[in-house]
Amino acid sequence: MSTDDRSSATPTGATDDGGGDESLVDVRNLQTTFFTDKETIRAIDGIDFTIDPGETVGIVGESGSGKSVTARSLMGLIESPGRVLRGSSIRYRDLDTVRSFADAFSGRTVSVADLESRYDPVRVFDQTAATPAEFGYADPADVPLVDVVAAGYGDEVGLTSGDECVFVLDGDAGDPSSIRRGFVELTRVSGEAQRKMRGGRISMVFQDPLTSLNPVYTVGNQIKESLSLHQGLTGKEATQEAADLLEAVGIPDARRRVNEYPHQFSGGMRQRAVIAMALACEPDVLICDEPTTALDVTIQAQILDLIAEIQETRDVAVMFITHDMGVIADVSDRVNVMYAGEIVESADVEPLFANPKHPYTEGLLNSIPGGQVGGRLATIDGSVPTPNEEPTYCRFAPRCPKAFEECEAVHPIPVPVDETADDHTAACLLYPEDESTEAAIARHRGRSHGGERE
Ligand SMILES: Nc1ncnc2c1ncn2[C@@H]1O[C@H](COP(=O)(O)OP(=O)(O)OP(=O)(O)O)[C@@H](O)[C@H]1O
Ligand code: NI
Repeated sequence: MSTDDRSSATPTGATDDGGGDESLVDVRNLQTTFFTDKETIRAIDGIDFTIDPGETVGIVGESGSGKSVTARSLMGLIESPGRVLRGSSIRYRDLDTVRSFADAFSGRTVSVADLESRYDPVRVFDQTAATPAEFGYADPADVPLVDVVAAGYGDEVGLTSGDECVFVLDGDAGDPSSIRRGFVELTRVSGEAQRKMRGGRISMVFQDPLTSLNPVYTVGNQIKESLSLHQGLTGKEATQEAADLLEAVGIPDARRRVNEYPHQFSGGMRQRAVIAMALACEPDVLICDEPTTALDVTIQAQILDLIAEIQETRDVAVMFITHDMGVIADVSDRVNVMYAGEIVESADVEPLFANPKHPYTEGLLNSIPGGQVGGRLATIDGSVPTPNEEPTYCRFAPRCPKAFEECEAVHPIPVPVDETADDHTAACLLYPEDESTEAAIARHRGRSHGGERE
């Protein structure tokens, strides 16, 4: 424990948090790797995205593109031989959560301003595998200290101890009510802090409801367990709330059905019950990983409606994962298109569908059968390669109708599709499209997503 790092000194102004201040979740350079006997699979290879409060962020891509591993990384569910690598950061910015964590885990809370006097960027970048480029800077001295410590490199040079998971940017770490800016770093939560985040602030609905339901307990008892754990409700109060939740997710005759077992529910009703369980934690973020794939088409549409309704009435942010472009169009505010462990295009839903930029996105759109919701994605020729080596090229190039020579030699990074489009990025050498091909290629060549090396 790093109780020594807990200081009551007043910070001298907040360290720059690198923008995107209003996002609830801020994923930066996330790298999740599976070290199998056979190969090293870079399942998530340096992705960035954000989730704003109350919005629905879609993640779409073919099988094997890394959607579920992204969700599991956010939930802290990656198990050996997998690991979220150093250099990754997943920031959870809800201020109430930050304050309550600073209170509950004072020994794991650190004020970034207090580290400043001991921070020597040259030493960090000489003594660790970190590179300024992975943080988006050329000069080590420009990299914000908070980025370095949140990504875990502070531990390697003795700046932090490895226990800190709450970073205070503005306010007094020792006085939670004074905190005005900060975040919980999800790649560093463990133990009790992890249990409060996972299934608490962030909750997940899986493809198969039976993975979340225990066959030997009634549906009501499982919801009540969650209510007791996360809201401290017990007895009659909990029974009442469990029935109310089942009713809220559209289960008819909820007061009777709360006493039934999962096998007495139909597939669609089970998924509704799982959603009720997830809501029992009163989450700020609901992650849905293909929640309707196992259901028939009419039921699918009902569950999608339910998720949309929940999002509106309970002000929950949703991260929605599917391989189905039709569903993505229906549910998302913002869309991230994944391919072989990378986000290859990111935009608000309208521009993405009206004006797709990455050839992979175009391919996905062309293969929607009649644009109908629920239609399975017809495949683009070939399949997603296993990302088992460091990319020095475009992973989509072998399947890309627009590929040219340099695509085999330069790894594209997400860049604005044109000068005016900050919110629309594509990882493709064709962009920014208002630059000459040479200038665009130089931009991609010059930067890389670094991070921990095996
Ligand atoms: N436990 C594991 N061990 C080794 N490799 C894994 C493991 N889990 C996932 N992977 C690999 O990570 C990559 C991404 O898998 P992921 O399950 O995230 O894909 P997905 O986009 O969710 O696909 P689908 O649409 O089929 O669910 C794949 O190459 C997969 O083989
Ligand atoms: Ni998946």
